[in-house]
Amino acid sequence: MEQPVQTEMWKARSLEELVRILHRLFAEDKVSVEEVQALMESYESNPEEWLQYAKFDQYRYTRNLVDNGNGKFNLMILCWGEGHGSSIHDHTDSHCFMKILQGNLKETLFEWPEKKGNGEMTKKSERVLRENQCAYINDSIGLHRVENISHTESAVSLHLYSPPFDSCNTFDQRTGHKHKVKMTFYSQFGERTLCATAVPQENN
Ligand SMILES: N[C@@H](CS(=O)O)C(=O)O
Ligand SMILES: [Fe+2]
Repeated sequence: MEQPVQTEMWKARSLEELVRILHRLFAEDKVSVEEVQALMESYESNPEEWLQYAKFDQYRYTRNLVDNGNGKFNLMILCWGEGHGSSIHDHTDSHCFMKILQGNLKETLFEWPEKKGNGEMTKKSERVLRENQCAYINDSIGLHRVENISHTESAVSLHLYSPPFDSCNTFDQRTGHKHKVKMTFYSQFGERTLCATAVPQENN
């Protein structure tokens, strides 16, 4: 008979404490997806703690780096204005945790297109994620699109990616064609990222 696995239950009482516990968990050889998800869910969003990272743009969602997890993970805050959404994208073979800090986000899951990608992509499911909920996705689960469908409220989410990555593929819903994009930070540790070059900044 297998022994029941005893998973420790953590409760993060602040964003600072959440970051501290995440560092501890990711310092181990093995990290449990369920444990990280439960830990992130246990944090009750307190805007006072994350407002310094929440920088919005008028035209598209922003990615704001909070912590680089000692090279093991990236923790970031994404700010979604009314009607802002991502394209359909993958997660570059990383684990992706997404917790809602404010508002609601709609997540639509898609199947990977056939090799050539030549037709409408298949929608698998959709759901609305609500405040304090934490979702999880990786490439074996599929692709997703995330949207703030509200016309009156902005949304803020906390994302953890492990290992960290800075590019992913986006997909055209009608053809399944993919396109590699580089991802950038709008701010890092609360400071607006200055972009020295005239290279246009892309989100996925
Ligand atoms: N994975 C996306 C956000 S989301 O749509 O899950 C990003 O990191 O920009
Ligand atoms: Fe994503």
